[in-house]
Amino acid sequence: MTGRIIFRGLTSTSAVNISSRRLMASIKIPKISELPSLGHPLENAKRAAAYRAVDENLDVYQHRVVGIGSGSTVIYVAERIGQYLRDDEYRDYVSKFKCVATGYQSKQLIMDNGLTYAILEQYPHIDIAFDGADEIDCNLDLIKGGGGCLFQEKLVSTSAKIFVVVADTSKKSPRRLGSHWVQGVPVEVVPAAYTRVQDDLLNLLGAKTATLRQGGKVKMGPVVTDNNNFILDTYFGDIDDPKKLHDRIKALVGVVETGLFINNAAKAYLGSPDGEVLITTRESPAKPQVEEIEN
Ligand SMILES: O=C(CO)[C@H](O)[C@H](O)COP(=O)(O)O
Repeated sequence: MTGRIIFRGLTSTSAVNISSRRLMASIKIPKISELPSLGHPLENAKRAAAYRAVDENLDVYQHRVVGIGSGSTVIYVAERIGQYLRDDEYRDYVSKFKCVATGYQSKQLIMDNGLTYAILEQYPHIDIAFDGADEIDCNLDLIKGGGGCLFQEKLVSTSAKIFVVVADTSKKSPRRLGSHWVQGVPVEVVPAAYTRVQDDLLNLLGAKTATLRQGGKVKMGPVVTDNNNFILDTYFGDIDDPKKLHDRIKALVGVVETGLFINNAAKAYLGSPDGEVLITTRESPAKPQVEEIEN
């Protein structure tokens, strides 16, 4: 599937330039079908999803600002874009990309792959963003934030014209959202407000648990996000109406953002260990840049 780069908008002159570049190309992008196994089924699945998502959605010739998300699957997105950068055929285009990060991890991924790091303040209109997810339902609504980056992830994904999710098939929700990611919906809160929000989640919104995320062995005490906030992992069981729940949580004083990503993703690529990728596309990809307000 390598090279399924979209040629939309090419003039005949640029097509000629590209074909002469192709003749000179020395470092080619590895074909997905010829990739060696990574030695671990889950990693093969993540790589298959990420590489296909990049190959089929990144328009090297038209896109300029690219959002790079967080997590272990998106590592392969950055890696694939880095491969395009090293291919003589695409280098001139990809070297002009501005890559916006969703946190420190993705900033490092961008730099490690030789891509140009940019900030959203300078590039608020993102052409395409790629990110992972913790649970994906049949409407392409998501739970995200398992890696603690939900606020910046939402900032980037809702600033993108196209938001593509990459994951392995285990992330598919078996029923409703909340049935797979039983750690709970991550809620980013201002530290001074965390006990108040915890109380509201449990007593006003009916959460079964609302646990302050801890750093564990690697960091004593609560996890502090890239925005210096805390996270409450809030379990509701199966979620009947994710949009309504998101709105209600968001209305609590002290809440910065929730890990419910509603009406945001345009496509999801879910990889299997054998290299198969399940692709789901939202039927009406209309994605609000501003959250809808219910009357
Ligand atoms: O939301 C996220 C981080 O906050 C990640 O995208 C999500 O946790 C998926 O990660 P992975 O690809 O490692 O499964």
